[in-house]
Amino acid sequence: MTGNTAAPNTAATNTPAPKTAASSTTGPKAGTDAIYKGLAGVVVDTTAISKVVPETNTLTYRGYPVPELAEKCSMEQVAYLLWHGELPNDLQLEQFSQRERAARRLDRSAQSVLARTPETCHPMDVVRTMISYLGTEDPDEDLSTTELLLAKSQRMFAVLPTIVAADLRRRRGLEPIAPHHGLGYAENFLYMCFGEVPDEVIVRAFAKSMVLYAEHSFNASTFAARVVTSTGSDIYSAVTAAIGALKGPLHGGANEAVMHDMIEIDRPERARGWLEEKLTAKEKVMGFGHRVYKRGDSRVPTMYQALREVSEHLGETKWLKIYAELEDEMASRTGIRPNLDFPTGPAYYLMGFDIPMFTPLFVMSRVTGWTAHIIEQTESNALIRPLSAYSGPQQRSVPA
Ligand SMILES: CC(=O)SCCNC(=O)CCNC(=O)[C@H](O)C(C)(C)COP(=O)(O)OP(=O)(O)OC[C@H]1O[C@@H](n2cnc3c(N)ncnc32)[C@H](O)[C@@H]1OP(=O)(O)O
Ligand SMILES: O=C([O-])CC(=O)C(=O)O
Repeated sequence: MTGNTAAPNTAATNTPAPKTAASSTTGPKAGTDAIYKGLAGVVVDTTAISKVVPETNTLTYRGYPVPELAEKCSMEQVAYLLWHGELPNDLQLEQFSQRERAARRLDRSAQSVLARTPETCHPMDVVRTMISYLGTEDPDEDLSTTELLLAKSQRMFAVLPTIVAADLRRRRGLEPIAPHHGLGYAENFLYMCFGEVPDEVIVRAFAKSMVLYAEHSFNASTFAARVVTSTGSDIYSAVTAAIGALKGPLHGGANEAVMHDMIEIDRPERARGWLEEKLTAKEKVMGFGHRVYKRGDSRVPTMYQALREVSEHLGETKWLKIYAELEDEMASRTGIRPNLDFPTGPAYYLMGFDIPMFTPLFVMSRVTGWTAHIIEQTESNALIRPLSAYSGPQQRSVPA
């Protein structure tokens, strides 16, 4: 199935009643005048990569339940699964890991581009710029066989941690640390950030967050990547667009906003009053709500458990208490549940990351899902180009 049908797809479950175009004379042709603002409830295409079932609170990658993957698999295994459709056997994992480790280094020209990005800009602007720059270095930029797309995907996956860690360190006035080829993906990244591999509890919690963030069907950033891919553009352009979409606070940027809010609240006993003020002012509470899940995000229990383990390990339970107060009060006042960004915000903070680095951590993981979708879109492409209902002035003449 492709997304180029004239009328909205009616295969969607829970499809909301469409709005209709304001004027039948200026609006679109009969049969095309339904408006699904924000594409809410619209099924645009099929995907074999992941399945979100809000009714049962289930999320699977290629058929595997994500909480199980987060418990039992490394990020390398999950990346392989998303790209190849199957978990790797021992030999495949060994070969995949070797290629990942070999591609971690940032070459000198890329290092100098990174160094020239202003430290005053948001770190998401740095990763966006760096992915765009990597495209300029790739002689096969415009070639899109599945084999080449997989190689480019793996390159971005391998090098993004090096970029994010170098950016984190320079903002702290520290020299970058070169990748450690003896360490796996999660350990190596934490080592490049902090100069040592932290305790096992921290490594496990971080690795789980990477698995949980990796993929989530047609979310806004993945859809942005698919739109760019659908025009026949290159993978770096598509990932650059996806990074731009993820930056927004209604999407990936929420994990940073959550931590800013928790710091503002500061004490658990202030949380309920703070929330009341937000709701009275009709402001969105960051880290709550979801376009698809209406009864809670399937990934939250796993990430909450990781947050809990990190909090108890470090003996710092203040954020956990603020979390509980907000979750409880929000549920009783609105029925709206936390999304994945709610537990990851304080978890990343406790792990020692600076708040503006939180969404780049999301990029490091989601690049696997984005590129799996870019490959899927390329293999079964249809230009993504919806219709609009015109609502401007009637046709008129330019004054003489
Ligand atoms: C990894 C991720 O990207 S997960 C999402 C991260 N984003 C956030 O946490 C930002 C905060 N949340 C939100 O803004 C929203 O819940 C979204 C954008 C994620 C989903 O929104 P939508 O599906 O478009 O639902 P919409 O925003 O229309 O909300 C429906 C109703 O619930 C309310 N609502 C939804 N989320 C929230 C929230 N976080 N705080 C307060 N009210 C909320 C809306 O105000 C709206 O109420 P109304 O019908 O009285 O106007
Ligand atoms: O699915 C969405 O709309 C947002 C989300 O949770 C994600 O991208 O992980």
